[in-house]
Amino acid sequence: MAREKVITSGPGDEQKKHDAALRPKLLKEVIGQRKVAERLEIAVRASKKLNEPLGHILFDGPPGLGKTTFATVLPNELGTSLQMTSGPALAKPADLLPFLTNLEEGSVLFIDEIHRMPRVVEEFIYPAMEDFRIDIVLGEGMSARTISMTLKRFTLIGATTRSGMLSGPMRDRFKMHEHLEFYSVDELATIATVNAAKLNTPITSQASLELARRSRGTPRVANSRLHWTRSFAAAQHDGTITEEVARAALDMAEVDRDGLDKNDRKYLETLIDLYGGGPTGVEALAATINLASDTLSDEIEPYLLREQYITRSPRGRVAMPRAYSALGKLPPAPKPKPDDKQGSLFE
Ligand SMILES: Nc1ncnc2c1ncn2[C@@H]1O[C@H](COP(=O)(O)OP(=O)(O)OP(=O)(O)O)[C@@H](O)[C@H]1O
Repeated sequence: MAREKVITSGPGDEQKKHDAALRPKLLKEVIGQRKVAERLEIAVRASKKLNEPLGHILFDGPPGLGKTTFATVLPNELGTSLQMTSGPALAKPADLLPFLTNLEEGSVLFIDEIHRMPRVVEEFIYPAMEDFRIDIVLGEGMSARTISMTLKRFTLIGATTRSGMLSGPMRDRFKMHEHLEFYSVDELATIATVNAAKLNTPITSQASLELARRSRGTPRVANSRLHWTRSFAAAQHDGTITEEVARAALDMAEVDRDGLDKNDRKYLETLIDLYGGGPTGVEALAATINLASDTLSDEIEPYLLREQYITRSPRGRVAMPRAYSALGKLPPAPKPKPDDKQGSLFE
């Protein structure tokens, strides 16, 4: 049976449309990630002053934290154009050619999920990144010859949820590596307030905080909770999102008070009820929940790990006391240590 690979914060088509509408256009509109934004501001200023393209940048971090947002904001700041593609769409070097030949001086090429690019494409892109040149092989066998083509100077922006899967040579060719972290409740509340205004929806500050507390530290999740709450407020109330309306809407969506959703709870229930709290491997968990293991490790686990619902040991995932209390269960009593005298034969 094919395993489902959708979940918590992965964007569907509808969500992508909403994301694009709510996306900040300039660095000063980006909320949170201040250190990253400050470094990028300097890089942009330097690029303009030196009249050089921005150095290649790699963004990594869990989905929905703003990698695409930064990639779209930077060309706006530089006043240049942007082309977007993704690792899985680039099966062979020829798939990359149209993007490289369409480059303008100083423009940006964004490759999402860059860790999924096959090695042969990766190797093809190295000279483009280093010397703004590509080598194209024409013909086959004995008559094959290589021609070198010069490209416009450009900036490659890569985004990955798995920087560990990128090869060393690929990683080294990026001048800047920026890791995006989960957002604080206050930052997410600001995002909810700003985005509600963009959607012409009145929202109270308490309601923004409630949405923020229940958004798994992730702006994309905050946006989708906001959209649902907005629909709920319009259908069931007068359209204003108050704290009470936000609570009722999120309860109805089965998002609990800590922001965990159905899939988070299914994960924790499986780990605790079926695997005795672990340790257990991600593959076993994925097979039981019937989700792809990538979905678990890229989308569900980073937040559960950060919030200490689970921990990772060499033997697999282990449920922490917080996971038990989130499900209203008692954590198991600690096992007696081997040198514990209690019940010993020598007593
Ligand atoms: N720092 C931010 N400030 C304001 N809004 C943000 C910020 N980061 C993300 N968002 C909002 O969250 C949405 C999702 O972010 P984005 O698509 O950039 O995430 P991502 O990390 O690229 O995710 P993925 O890798 O899954 O594509 C954006 O459309 C935007 O509305």
